[in-house]
Amino acid sequence: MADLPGIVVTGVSGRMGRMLVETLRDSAQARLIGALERPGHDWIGRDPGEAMGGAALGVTVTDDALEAFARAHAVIDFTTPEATVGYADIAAQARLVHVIGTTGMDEAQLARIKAAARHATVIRAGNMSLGVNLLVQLTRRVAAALDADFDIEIVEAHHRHKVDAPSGTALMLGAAAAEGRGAILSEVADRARDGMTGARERGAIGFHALRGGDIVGEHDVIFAGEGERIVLRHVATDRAIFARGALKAALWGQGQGPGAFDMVDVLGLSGL
Ligand SMILES: NC(=O)C1=CN([C@@H]2O[C@H](COP(=O)(O)OP(=O)(O)OC[C@H]3O[C@@H](n4cnc5c(N)ncnc54)[C@H](OP(=O)(O)O)[C@@H]3O)[C@@H](O)[C@H]2O)C=CC1
Ligand SMILES: O=C(O)C1=N[C@H](C(=O)O)C[C@H](O)C1
Repeated sequence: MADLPGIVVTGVSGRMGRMLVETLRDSAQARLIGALERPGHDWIGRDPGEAMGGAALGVTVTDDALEAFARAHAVIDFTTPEATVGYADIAAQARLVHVIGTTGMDEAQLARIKAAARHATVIRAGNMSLGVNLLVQLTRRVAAALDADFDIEIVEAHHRHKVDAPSGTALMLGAAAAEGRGAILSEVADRARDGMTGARERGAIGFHALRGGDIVGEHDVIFAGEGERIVLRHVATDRAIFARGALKAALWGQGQGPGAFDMVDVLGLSGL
């Protein structure tokens, strides 16, 4: 057990943090050796297992990332953009594997992550599930096979607590669709329609975000043509798919060396 790779989970009290604690508790391939929360959080000083209402796991929640990372093989991070860029700097100092699931990062924050990947093994994806990463590959291929007579619209739905839109997954799907068409997403994305918008622009890729209840995550890529429509869909019903993917990435990253990777690398999907 002590030989298994030691993982630190950030944002441990969050929806994904808790899911990761459960996944690691049941894993025969890795062990939870540290848990982080923001300074002042009421879980600090507590065992995350007990804080979740279960058995103690022998770990104490802390806000000291330097100390926790120094003991770890990998950090799995589903928090906020601000927290993630701070962790990326520390993971780079510690030459760690940093698995990043956090979404909603701006260009400056992405540049900080890219810089950290000169020293850390950064594996970042807006969605860690096998199904979505496969859907991304399919989206690129379908977009490449069709011309702009087919309008591409991406519709996503998430729980009422989600703070960023479009979702990281929707942006991955949009980037793949644009790439399939030989376009650049930032030049063709249409992210907010309201009022007298005028007719749809040929070649645009539209984004639509629904928020409500406890929806885990649903994504449709719609190719709408004259007289026919193709819909590629992924429906997540359990956050465990993201936690399992993140753990797979943390294990895959061991021994890889520094660099910026994604789940296509981890899952070996690049040939599709
Ligand atoms: N890539 C993927 O496959 C997936 C990505 N996500 C993304 O992961 C992120 C988190 O999602 P989710 O778990 O639902 O969100 P939650 O809000 O439930 O969890 C985020 C956690 O991070 C904590 N946090 C905030 N700031 C810090 C900090 N400075 N240091 C440590 N912890 C901090 C929060 O604490 P507090 O609440 O007290 O502020 C909270 O516990 C989002 O960006 C989401 O889009 C989610 C699912 C899958
Ligand atoms: O916030 C979430 O919950 C999710 N976020 C990711 C995203 O932004 O796409 C992945 C998943 O859809 C759940």
